[in-house]
Amino acid sequence: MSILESKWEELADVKAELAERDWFMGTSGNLAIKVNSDPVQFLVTASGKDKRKRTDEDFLLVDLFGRPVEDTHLKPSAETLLHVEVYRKTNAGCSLHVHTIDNNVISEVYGDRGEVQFQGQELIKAFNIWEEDAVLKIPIIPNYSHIPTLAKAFSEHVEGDTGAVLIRNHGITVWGRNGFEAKKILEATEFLFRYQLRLLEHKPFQLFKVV
Ligand SMILES: CSC[C@@H](O)[C@@H](O)C(=O)COP(=O)(O)O
Ligand SMILES: [Zn+2]
Repeated sequence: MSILESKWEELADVKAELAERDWFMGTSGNLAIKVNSDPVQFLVTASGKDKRKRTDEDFLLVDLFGRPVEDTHLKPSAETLLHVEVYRKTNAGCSLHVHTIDNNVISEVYGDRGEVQFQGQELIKAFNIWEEDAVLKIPIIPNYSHIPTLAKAFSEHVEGDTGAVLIRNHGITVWGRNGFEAKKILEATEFLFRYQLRLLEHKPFQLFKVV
């Protein structure tokens, strides 16, 4: 199996698992996986598709400008430029973007602060943070409709080979060294968001707690 084929399968498997969680409502979401490093080329989901389906036209190969590498009738994801920033600035191998109700609600509740913080939560370790008192900060950026502007705001928070950025009332983009790690981070953030929203139902004053 070629590298392209094995990366295609890796991304298709991640996509199937996220679809099982129903994280691609209304054709939302896009996924990418790096195939080559020199020059950088990555597979990205084709725009506007139902990502719950597994087809031969799910992904296309693009370059570090987000342009298709080969002739194709497929259009790269509208948010390809965000994935470009991940591969331009880090050694990450996979980046994932999903819209969930809970990541949208968290982004709105904490949006004015520009970030949401977590401390004392076991699942922070999914980000390779092991200190007991460590604080995980997830930035929240405005949902600029002009994608180059959105990509620029996103890029300011892209550092290191793992990470996550919330886009207000839109969704989350995460990245990791490979499909497994990116999915782990995506699941961990969703856990933390659900936990925080449930906690606020029981302890509304927690909203004002500054870590
Ligand atoms: C159909 S609403 C979602 C889109 O506007 C966008 O945010 C999204 O996540 C999917 O766009 P796509 O171009 O299919 O990658
Ligand atoms: Zn989106």
